[in-house]
Amino acid sequence: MAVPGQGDEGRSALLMKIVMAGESCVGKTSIVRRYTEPNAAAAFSSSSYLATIGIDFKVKCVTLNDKTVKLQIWDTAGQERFHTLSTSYFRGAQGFVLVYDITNLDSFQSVTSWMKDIHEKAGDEVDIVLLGNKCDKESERVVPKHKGEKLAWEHGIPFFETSAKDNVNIEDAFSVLTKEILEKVFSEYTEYCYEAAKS
Ligand SMILES: Nc1nc2c(ncn2[C@@H]2O[C@H](COP(=O)(O)OP(=O)(O)OP(=O)(O)O)[C@@H](O)[C@H]2O)c(=O)[nH]1
Repeated sequence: MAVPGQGDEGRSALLMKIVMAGESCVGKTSIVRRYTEPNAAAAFSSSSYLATIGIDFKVKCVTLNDKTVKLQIWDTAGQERFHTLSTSYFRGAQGFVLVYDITNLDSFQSVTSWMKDIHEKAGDEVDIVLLGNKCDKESERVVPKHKGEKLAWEHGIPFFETSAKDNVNIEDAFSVLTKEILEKVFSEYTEYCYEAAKS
């Protein structure tokens, strides 16, 4: 990640690498599109599902605490045959959006395994937010909200139930994640300056 810039923030915007993780069909691509594309509402379709092949990324610039932050959001493929490729993009990421589908028990049960992959590839200090997506499909729910909350609590990470379809909590989830990353960057930077001043 770029060191927090002084002066011209336009040129020295912080770059954050965020990776989407989770089983196939949980809604990773839909969440990224909802967050990064202004016309995602028009583009959203529950009927047509196109699996991500390999990897894709989108860029979004946001302002956090008066700093310009450039988010590079990597959308991985959840299908098993792409697992090695997808997890190879975990390295060097500052944050992860780990998604399951509240109507799919397997996707929830695989969260712990995804968490393990993330920590193995990106380290223990990385920031993660857990999302239970498709909360608009209440009648098909098989994962109670309290189970998602408990799992997130056990791992010490924030949790949201989201709907890419109805635009529920998508903005908030990215906002919480990027603020946590930013706080970490600045505390490390302050520590670095302190150590440099001492020597
Ligand atoms: N009802 C509802 N459907 C959703 C929601 N999010 C995604 N979907 C649908 O779920 C299907 C899979 O969505 P994707 O975003 O392609 O899932 P993915 O996790 O990127 O899948 P892979 O590329 O295979 O890893 C599509 O038909 C979407 O329209 C949601 O919040 N609510």
